[in-house]
Amino acid sequence: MNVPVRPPSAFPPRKGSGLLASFGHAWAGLIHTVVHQRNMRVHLISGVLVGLVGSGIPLGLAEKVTLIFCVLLIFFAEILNSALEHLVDLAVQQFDEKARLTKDAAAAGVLVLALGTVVIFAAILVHNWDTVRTSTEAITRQVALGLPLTACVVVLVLPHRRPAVVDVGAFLGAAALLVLLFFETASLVFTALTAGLVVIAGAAAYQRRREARPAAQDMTADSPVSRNKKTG
Ligand SMILES: Nc1ncnc2c1ncn2[C@@H]1O[C@H](COP(=O)(O)OP(=O)(O)OP(=O)(O)O)[C@@H](O)[C@H]1O
Repeated sequence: MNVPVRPPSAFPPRKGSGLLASFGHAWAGLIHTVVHQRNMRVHLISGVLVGLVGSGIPLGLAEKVTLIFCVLLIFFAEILNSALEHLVDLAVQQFDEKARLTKDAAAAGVLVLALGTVVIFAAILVHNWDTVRTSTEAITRQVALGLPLTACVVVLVLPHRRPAVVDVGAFLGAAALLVLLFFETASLVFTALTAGLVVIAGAAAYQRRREARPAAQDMTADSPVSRNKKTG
């Protein structure tokens, strides 16, 4: 009997199908961008600072929505910029004027959004200046707890090699500071935004460690001998 030979698939098999798998692929794309794009790491740290300001000063609904939307929009633009860079690199391996224009235009899109966000952020602060001036206690607390939290996030996203214990300490430190900030927050949404960004920073640190693991170690771990050892 002739068994029909299927042509080789154009793409490697997906890790799964369905909603959960799609979510996993999108999450992997987000973490990959944080690990490999310096600008994305800057946006992430800026997002944490916006989250700290928003959870310290009581803002109106429109101001909250605008700030959160701006942070998410910059993330979206940077992820799209990164996707475009990969696409251009896939198609063009040498210097090409059109490749340069494509990449520069995508980068300009992110820059325009980032500048717009800074202006909106400053306008919101100026508009709420009376509240800012009278919130000395809240601001002192946000600075005292928020700056170490931001430092922990910076440690997590830094591309330099470091012992695992530093990453674990930075993540636990950020989580503990978040819990302290949670009890006095002026906005649960901004605290949730900060918490989400800390989780992303932690996942990026973990992914960076996985990528830095020597290939030989992975191969040894997955070799038939080691698998036999594990099962036997
Ligand atoms: N194939 C190419 N041909 C011509 N110019 C290129 C090419 N690849 C990159 N460039 C130029 O180099 C710049 C940086 O491109 P690169 O791929 O290194 O992205 P990047 O450093 O990650 O950029 P970004 O600063 O936006 O994150 C581009 O904006 C473009 O001006």
